[in-house]
Amino acid sequence: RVRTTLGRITLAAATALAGTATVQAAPAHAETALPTITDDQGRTLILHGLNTASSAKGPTGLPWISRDDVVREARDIGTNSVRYLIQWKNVEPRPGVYDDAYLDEVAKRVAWYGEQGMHVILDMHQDIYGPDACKGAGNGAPAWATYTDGLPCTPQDPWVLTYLQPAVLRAYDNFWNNTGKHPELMEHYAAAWRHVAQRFADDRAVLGYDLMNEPFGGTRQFGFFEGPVLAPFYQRVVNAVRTADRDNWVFVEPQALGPNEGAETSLGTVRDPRPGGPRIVFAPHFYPGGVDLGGSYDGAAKLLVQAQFALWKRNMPAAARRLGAPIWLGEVGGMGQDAPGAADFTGDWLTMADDLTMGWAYWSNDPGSSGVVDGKGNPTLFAKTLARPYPRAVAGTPTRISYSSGTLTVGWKTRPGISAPTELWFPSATPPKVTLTDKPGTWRTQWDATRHVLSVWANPAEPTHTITVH
Ligand SMILES: CN(C)c1ccc(C(=O)NC[C@H]2N[C@H](CO)[C@@H](O)[C@@H]2O)cc1
Repeated sequence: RVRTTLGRITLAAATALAGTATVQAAPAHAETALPTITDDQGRTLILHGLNTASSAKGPTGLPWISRDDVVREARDIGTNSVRYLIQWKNVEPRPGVYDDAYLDEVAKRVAWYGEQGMHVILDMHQDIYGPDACKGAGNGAPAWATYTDGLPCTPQDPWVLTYLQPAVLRAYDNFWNNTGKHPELMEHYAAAWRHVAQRFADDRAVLGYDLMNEPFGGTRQFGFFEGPVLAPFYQRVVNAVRTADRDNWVFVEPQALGPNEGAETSLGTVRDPRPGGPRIVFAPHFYPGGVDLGGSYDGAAKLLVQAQFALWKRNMPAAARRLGAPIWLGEVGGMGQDAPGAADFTGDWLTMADDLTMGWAYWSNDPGSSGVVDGKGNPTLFAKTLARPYPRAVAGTPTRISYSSGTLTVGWKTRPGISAPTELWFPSATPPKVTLTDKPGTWRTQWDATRHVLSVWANPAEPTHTITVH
């Protein structure tokens, strides 16, 4: 385990140095807040959700869940969003032929989240390119788009090392047209996203599209991939999506190798052609020190992971600022509930997200030791730790989110023109006690005991607000 962890970190550190990453002085604390993801009432959304689900990587491209599971999740964990995995192999089973029956099944499950008022981010998921790159080890791409050129491949343990198998490297090199032999594959991918966007553009439950999970550049990495290949690819996909859907948000990820552990990304700017301002979100993942590969958060491993916390907190907001985009943590977690330090690690990344006023999607919503229910349907450690009070929607620009010893503190700057309230979620049905810095008599609250939501209408004449709730 330590070997894996060290291997991962060494690999990440080595690649970080090999890429454009240079260790710069931590930037001065930024004066201006990052842009935020907003709802159709102009409020900032703080998205708390689950990745649903790894089980969608299989032949059906659909996750294990039922409608009741979504009702239970909304009630017990208070999530207001979901990173919902879909598969290119199911969207486009043959070149240019789309499976609308699959998208109907996706839409049915999207509706389960919409009934709970939850926001759905559709994630075109892939790992190790696709099932046909290395004997079923991967997921994502359809067989017809998988060109390994007959190179060998043996699935590896830990699974992440399979990325380095010759057949997998070649499949990616052909997709990115690094070989110059398959310019059509990225075009197909963009057209598939246009088709998905056409289907969900008017679905009120869908907030946006996560264009590719954990991109991998094949034999091109970091500065040779993210700037010259990945950003232009994202631009092509954004342009295609915008011909079908002008308003949903588009989520773009840096490459996984390196940034997942906090290394700098050189992802270039992606422009949004929509009128009315960009709706592009920078969506990195955080997997320090092999915690999702059986690693622990104690002893020497904890020191390594804490070093990667510091790197991530510096490098990812800086990248979002450079891109002029909001930031959202698309994957974090993956640690078994019995791993040493699992509760501390969960508390620390939740605090990091709050400190950055950033939303997140936990990996993952699959029954098991790193899920929110175990294999027997019992709530795990994560069901409890993730279900903590938070602001779901803020009627302005958040300046502070912190939760400690049962007290939630939220600060925000008034954003003119918002009449909808700031909404705070609590795990308990008991109405919380509230103090607000606004002048008494100029603000009001309402408690929804069914949804466990406190709505706060602050005084729009006051420029800033801080609420304390417990
Ligand atoms: C070498 N490369 C390209 C690489 C390394 C490590 C991961 C990874 O652990 N990812 C973390 C989690 N993300 C996926 C789903 O997106 C999960 O299966 C992983 O646990 C990915 C790629």
